[in-house]
Amino acid sequence: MATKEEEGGPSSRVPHLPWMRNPVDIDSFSGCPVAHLPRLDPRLVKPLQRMGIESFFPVQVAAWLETIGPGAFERDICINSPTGSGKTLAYALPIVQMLATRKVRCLRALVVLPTRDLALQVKEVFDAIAPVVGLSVGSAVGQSSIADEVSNLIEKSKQGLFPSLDEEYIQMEPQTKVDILVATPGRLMDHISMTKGFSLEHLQYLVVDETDRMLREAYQSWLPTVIQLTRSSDQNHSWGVERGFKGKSFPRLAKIVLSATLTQDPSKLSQLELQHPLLLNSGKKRYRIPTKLQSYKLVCKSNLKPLSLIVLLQELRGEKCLVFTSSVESSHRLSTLLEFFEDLPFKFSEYSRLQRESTRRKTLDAFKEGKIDVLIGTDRMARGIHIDGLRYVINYDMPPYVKTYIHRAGRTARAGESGSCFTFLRKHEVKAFDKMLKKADNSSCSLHSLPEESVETLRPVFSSALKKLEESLESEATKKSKLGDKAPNASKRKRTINT
Ligand SMILES: Nc1ncnc2c1ncn2[C@@H]1O[C@H](COP(=O)(O)OP(=O)(O)OP(=O)(O)O)[C@@H](O)[C@H]1O
Repeated sequence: MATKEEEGGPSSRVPHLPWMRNPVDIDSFSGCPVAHLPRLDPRLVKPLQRMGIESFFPVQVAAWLETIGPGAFERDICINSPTGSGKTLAYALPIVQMLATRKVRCLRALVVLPTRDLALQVKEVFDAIAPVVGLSVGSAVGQSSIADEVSNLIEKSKQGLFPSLDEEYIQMEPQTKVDILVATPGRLMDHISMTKGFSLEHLQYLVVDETDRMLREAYQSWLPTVIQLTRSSDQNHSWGVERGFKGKSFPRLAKIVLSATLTQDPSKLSQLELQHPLLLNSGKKRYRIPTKLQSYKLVCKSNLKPLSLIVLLQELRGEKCLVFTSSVESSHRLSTLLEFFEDLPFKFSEYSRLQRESTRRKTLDAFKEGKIDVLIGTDRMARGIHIDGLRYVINYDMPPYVKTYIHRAGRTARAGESGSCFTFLRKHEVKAFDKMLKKADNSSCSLHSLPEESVETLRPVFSSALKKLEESLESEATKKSKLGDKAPNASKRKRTINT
C-alpha cells in the first residue's frame, strides 16, 4: 500500500525537519556564463564548452556557491529541483574541482544511482570533465563481468611487480585505480564484500542521486554499509571531525543527496546520517514541474484507448515519444497489439525489464539515435533518463502517484526546452488526476480531444488485431509453459492487463 509520502501529500505541507523549513531558494539564482563562475578551474572551461554548456543553470550556480570557496562542503547538501534542471552537473562539477588538486590516486568520490542506465549516463558527465584535471572515473554497474570490472578498478599488487618492496610500503599504496566511482548498489556491495583492495576508507564525497527512490529500497543494506565503512576508526562521526589519511588530514565525508521529489520523511532521511544539512529547493513548493512542460488530458473509454493512442501518435507525426503503461504485461500487450496494425506511420518498440539487458540497451540506443520513434514501457524509464530531442510523453495508464507523474513527465521539457505530457484517463479518474496535478503545482492541464472519425476508421482493423493479439499471447504462454516457465498464462494475463 502506498504511504502518504509516496502519494505526495499536500504540496505546501510544512516539513517536520526544522532544517527543511527555510531552504535556499534555487530560483533566486540566475544562470551564469561559464567564464563568470567564480573560482572555476580554467582547465574545466574547454570540456564544458565541448559539452555544449555556455551558461550554468540556477541549480548549478546555487550548488557551486554552497560548495566551493570558504567553508567548502562544510555542510551536507540536499537538492530538490525539477527534472531536467541540471542536477548531475550541479554535483559533478564541484566534486571534480575539489579533487583536482589530489596528489595520490584513491577512491575519493562515490556516486550511487538506482539503475545501470542512469549510472552510465552520470558517468558520461564525469568522463567529460574529470580527465582534464587528471582524475580517473570508474563504474561498478554490472555492465561487464565482475572480473573485468575489478581489473578496471583495482591496481595489480605492487608486490607481484616489485617483490623487493618492503611490507610497509605495499600496505601504504592505495589500490584503487579510480578517483571517482559511479555505482549501482548491487554491484557496489559485490565489490565491498568480494573485491580485494576495494576500499572506501579515503572517501570524501558520497552522492546519493534519486534519493527518495534509493531510500525506499534497502538494496542489501548498501547505505548503512557504506556509512559504516567511511567512518574512520578514530572518529566518532561527529560533525567537523577530520578524517586522517596516512598522517595527512582530509575533510570529513561530505554527502550530497538529490531528487526532483526529495523525501521529507525524517525516518527515511535519518538513514543518510546527514551532518548539518542545507536544503536547496526550487521555489516555495514541495514539487515543481519544468516551466515549459504542457500537460494535457485525454478522456476516453478503456476499450478505445489503443485506437486513441494510435490517433494521438499519428498526430505527433513520428516525433520521439515515450509511452508509459502501468505494468510490463500491459506494455507487452500494447506493443504486440500495435504490431497487428499495418502501415503505422511511426516505428515503435517495447522496453521492458523482461527483455535481456542487451536488447534493452540496443532499443534505448536506437531510440536515442532516432531509429525508433516510440518507446513503450513502464516506470523503469521514468527516472533520470535523458533523451535528446524528446518532446512528448504519453501516460497510457494514469500514474498512481504525483511523484510518478513528475518523473514520467520529466523525461521531456528538460534543460529549458519545451515538451508535452498527455495522460489518458477514464471518466472516473479525472478528479483524482486533477488533484494530483495540483500537488505537482500544475493547475493548467487542457483537455485534448481526438477526431472521432479517425478513431472510428481504425475500428475494423482493431477487431482483427485484438484477435491476433489473443492468439499471439496464447502461443507465447504455451511456449513458456513448454519451457517450464512458471509465468502466468495468457488467460490469466487477460484479466490483469488493461488495453
Ligand atoms: N548548464 C547547462 N547548459 C545546457 N545544458 C545543460 C546544462 N546543464 C545540464 N544540461 C543538460 O540538461 C540535461 C538534463 O540534465 P540532468 O540530467 O542533469 O537533469 P536532472 O536535473 O538530473 O534531471 P532528473 O531529475 O530527471 O534526473 C542534460 O542533457 C544535460 O546535458
